[in-house]
This record gives sequence, C-alpha cells and structure tokens, in this order.
Amino acid sequence: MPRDVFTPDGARAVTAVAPAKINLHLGVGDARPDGYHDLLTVYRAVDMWERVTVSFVGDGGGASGAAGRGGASGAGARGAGPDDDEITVTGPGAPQVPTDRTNLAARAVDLLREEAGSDARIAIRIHKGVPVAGGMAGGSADAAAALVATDRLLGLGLGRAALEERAARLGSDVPFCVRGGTALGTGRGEELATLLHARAEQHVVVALADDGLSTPRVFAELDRLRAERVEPEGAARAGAARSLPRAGGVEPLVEALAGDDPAAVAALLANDLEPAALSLRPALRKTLRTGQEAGALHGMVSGSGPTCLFFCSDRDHAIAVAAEISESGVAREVRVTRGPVGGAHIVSDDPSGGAGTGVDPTGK
Ligand SMILES: C[C@](O)(CO)[C@H](O)COP(=O)(O)OP(=O)(O)OC[C@H]1O[C@@H](n2ccc(N)nc2=O)[C@H](O)[C@@H]1O
Ligand SMILES: Nc1ncnc2c1ncn2[C@@H]1O[C@H](COP(=O)(O)OP(=O)(O)OP(=O)(O)O)[C@@H](O)[C@H]1O
Repeated sequence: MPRDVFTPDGARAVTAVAPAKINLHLGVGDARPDGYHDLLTVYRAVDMWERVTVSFVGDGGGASGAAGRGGASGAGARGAGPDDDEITVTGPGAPQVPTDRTNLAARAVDLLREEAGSDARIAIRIHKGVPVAGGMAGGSADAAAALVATDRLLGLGLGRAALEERAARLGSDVPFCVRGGTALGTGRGEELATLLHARAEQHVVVALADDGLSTPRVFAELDRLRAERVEPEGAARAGAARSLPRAGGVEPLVEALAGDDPAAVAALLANDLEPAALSLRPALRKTLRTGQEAGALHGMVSGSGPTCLFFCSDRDHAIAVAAEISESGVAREVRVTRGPVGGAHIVSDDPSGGAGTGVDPTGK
C-alpha cells in the first residue's frame, strides 16, 4: 500500500481502505412505505479493497474549523466550501463513477465536515478495487473509507459506533463496509450484529460482468416478479403461477459458519435478489452454469448483481474454477478472493513521515 502521507504541495493526507461485501444469505421482505425493503442478510467482507485519500486542498486547510488537531501546518485554505473540493477516481470502472457531490465518498466528507463545523477544502482521491455497480458495495466501501479517513483528517475522533451511525445515513451497505468481518444485517441492512465465531476462511471466485446493474432497479424487478407470482423466465402456465421462493431463516447457515466445512456452508447460501438479476440480465444464467460445470460448490449472483460468485473448498480449488470460467469467456474478468477480512481502516497517516499504522488489513 503506498504511503502517500503528504500531497505534492505538502498538505497532510490520510488514506483509508474499505472492503467489498458479499451476502452469504440475502432474504428480502416486501417493499416498505419508505421504498426500502426489510432485509435479513449475512454479510461477509472479502479481500477486495477501495482506497480513499483525503487531504486539505492548498497549503493545509486543516487549520480551518474543527480540523486543528489533525491538520497540517500552514495558514490553510479557508472558506472555499465543498464545491471546490477536487474528486479524482482511478482504477477499473473509474469513468462510470461520478466526480460531483453525489459521489458517496464526497457525501461522507460533507457529512463529517459539517459535523466538525469546518469549511476546509478537502481533496478526495478514490482508487477503485471493487467493481462499479457490481453488487459488491463498491460505492459503499468508498463512503466507509472516506468516513474513517475524514474523521482522522478533521480530528473528530468519532468511535466506530458513531461512524457506523453516520454510515447508515449514506447507504444501507455502508455500515457493514465500516465494520467488516461477518455480520448479520437487519432493518434495511444497516443494523448489524457481528458473527464472531464465523472466522473460518472461505475462498470465492468472482466473475465480473460487462455492465453494471442498478440496485433500485433490481429491487423493483423483484417486486414486479413477486406481484406477478411467476418465475422470471415466464415459464408458468396460466393458472399455474408459482410464487418466487423466499430465503428462509439464517440459523442453519450461522451454525455452519461456526464450523470448518465449506461444502456445508455452500449448501445454505441464498439470495432472494437472484431471480430479479437474472430476469434483467438472462446471460448470467450461462455464467452460473459455467461455474457449476467447473466444479464450484455453489454459484450465485452477488447481492443485486451482475457479479457472480462461486464458492470453493480451498484456494487451489478456487484457482482451478477461476481458470475454467476465465477460459470459457463468459465473464469480463475473473478474480479469486477470500473472506472474512476486517473493515474500513487507516493505512496511511503519519505527519512525521514515518511508517503507517501497521493495521493488519485482514483484521485478524
Ligand atoms: C443489495 C444490497 O447490496 C445487499 O446488501 C443492499 O441492499 C443495497 O444497499 P445500498 O446499495 O447501500 O442501497 P441504498 O443506497 O441504501 O439504497 C439504494 C436503493 O436500493 C433499494 N433498497 C436498498 C436497500 C434495501 N434494504 N431495500 C431497498 O429497496 C431502494 O430502492 C434504495 O433507494
Ligand atoms: N464512490 C462511488 N463509487 C462508485 N459508484 C458510485 C460512487 N458514488 C456514487 N456512485 C454511483 O452509485 C452507483 C452504484 O455503484 P456501486 O459500485 O456502489 O454499486 P454496487 O456495488 O452494485 O452497490 P451495492 O452492492 O451496495 O448495491 C453507480 O452507478 C455510481 O454511479
């Protein structure tokens, strides 16, 4: 990890990373009056990371507002306001990511800056390591990393619980990207309970698709399919419409996660959004079939898709499955990852220019 502690003009910079998530269980309830759906989910953080660096623009705006404690030396650029912030995005899919104030990392910075009563100008640099609009919470991870980094830059000193509360205001997946590990998610996904015993390493093949899928669109498609009470391929005959299956309870999965048997875990994975993602993107059926034929223990769509996940027994197995999927040409890119890993954390912040914090990114 590069230790870009100072920007070229010498202003202090803080870099944080946050992980992608997968949902080992994603049970979706009916639409609520506020437009969200109640979820029962088992989140797991995996070893793919977004990296966000925040720094004062100019010669050290850290002197502004409540930023004094962590700020760089110098007079500071004051009063310019959030509109003047610079947002740069690099890495795969960067052109699809907004660089205005709708960017989730920018929204995170705005939230904490307002809380700090600061008018410092803050530059935001995002490096994408998670697919954009891929159902792995890439934007949410940006928000999580930005919260952790900005908290440090502005010297707010919010604890993890307070950061998770701010995170929930930015998006349903953001609190989990702050926390990491393996956790039960309820509410709209923002209420978390860590599953401490679920530590056995899991190896997963990640098959990326060409274009993203919009999360609200996938939820809306699920509502539509449920209302129609037909299977996504429309195969049901008139009068014989079947309701879509719904994921059941999570207890058997939670129990299996306490053990060390990848096949037992794989047999209990579920995603209620999968029929909706397949309905919007039928080509994913072929991807799932290819992974099954390659010998994966289980294949499924990741969250709202279109990324597909293939669960394997160990790393060698995952590498073999990944090679076959890659060769078949069904995916834009194939990666091997593992989980659980830890949540958002600082990787670089040292005004003295020495070593970083030394936090183990696996969170172990
Ligand atoms: C599909 C998942 O990734 C599973 O973890 C999440 O539920 C989505 O989380 P997210 O991308 O952080 O979603 P948000 O930014 O909070 O919401 C985006 C949109 O997704 C839909 N949405 C999201 C979460 C939820 N529990 N019910 C929903 O219906 C809503 O249309 C909402 O307007
Ligand atoms: N920092 C950001 N990074 C990526 N996308 C962002 C960001 N801020 C806003 N967006 C917008 O949000 C949309 C969703 O992107 P994201 O990568 O978070 O999807 P996702 O991984 O499918 O999300 P989730 O799994 O949480 O539903 C994109 O179309 C993008 O335009």
